[in-house]
Amino acid sequence: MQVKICGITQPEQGHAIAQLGATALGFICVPTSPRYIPATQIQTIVATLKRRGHLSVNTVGVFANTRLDTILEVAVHTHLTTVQLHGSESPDFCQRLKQQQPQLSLTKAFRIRTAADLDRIASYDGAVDAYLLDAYHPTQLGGTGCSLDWNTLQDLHPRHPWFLAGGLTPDNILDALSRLRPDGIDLSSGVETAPGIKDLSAVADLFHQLSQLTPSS
Ligand SMILES: O=C(O)c1ccccc1NCC(=O)[C@H](O)[C@H](O)COP(=O)(O)O
Repeated sequence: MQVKICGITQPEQGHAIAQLGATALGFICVPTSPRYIPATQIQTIVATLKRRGHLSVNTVGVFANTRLDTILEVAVHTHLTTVQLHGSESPDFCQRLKQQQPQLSLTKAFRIRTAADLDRIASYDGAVDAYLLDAYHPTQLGGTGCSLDWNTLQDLHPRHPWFLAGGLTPDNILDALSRLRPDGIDLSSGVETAPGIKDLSAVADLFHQLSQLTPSS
């Protein structure tokens, strides 16, 4: 199970969360978000991770409706392994990004309001490497703490690996994983004391909960 903790803003918190077992750390590159950090800060966090020996943790830049050349510039300068597109980017946009930087892993996020929203996913097959399914909120793109209706995902079998996101916490994660079989999970506000400030004891609790999962559960 891949575990992405999103909205990291501090090098020491990135190190501590990687140490606890996160397989991916997300950095918000959306200027309107309270979790936004500039590329220079991402560079510092990524350098700290490398210095502390976290060589296999994925570093994910989260963008929304950003110009392609800006995404590439940030990704290259900060040595991101993955770009997550959280806006209304088209399959063609994803394809062009992938063509220009094939070694960059690409995740397309979808904000799910009704089951009909799932119909758009297949049109991105082949243009991205993974999907992330998040909750819909009328005014915020992500990090909302809102859950989507897990029932709508029960028959979801996308072509690419997928992450479940939206309102996940140490308290509801086992319930979610007893109903759904995502390839990964993504948490942000459910393990925070304030936007961008992670609650390390909540992150430790999350991994404690996950340790109770058995292959058949
Ligand atoms: O987290 C943000 O502030 C954010 C802002 C704009 C676009 C995306 C954003 N977050 C993307 C994520 O991947 C979050 O982890 C995801 O939305 C889940 O958040 P939460 O419901 O708080 O766990």
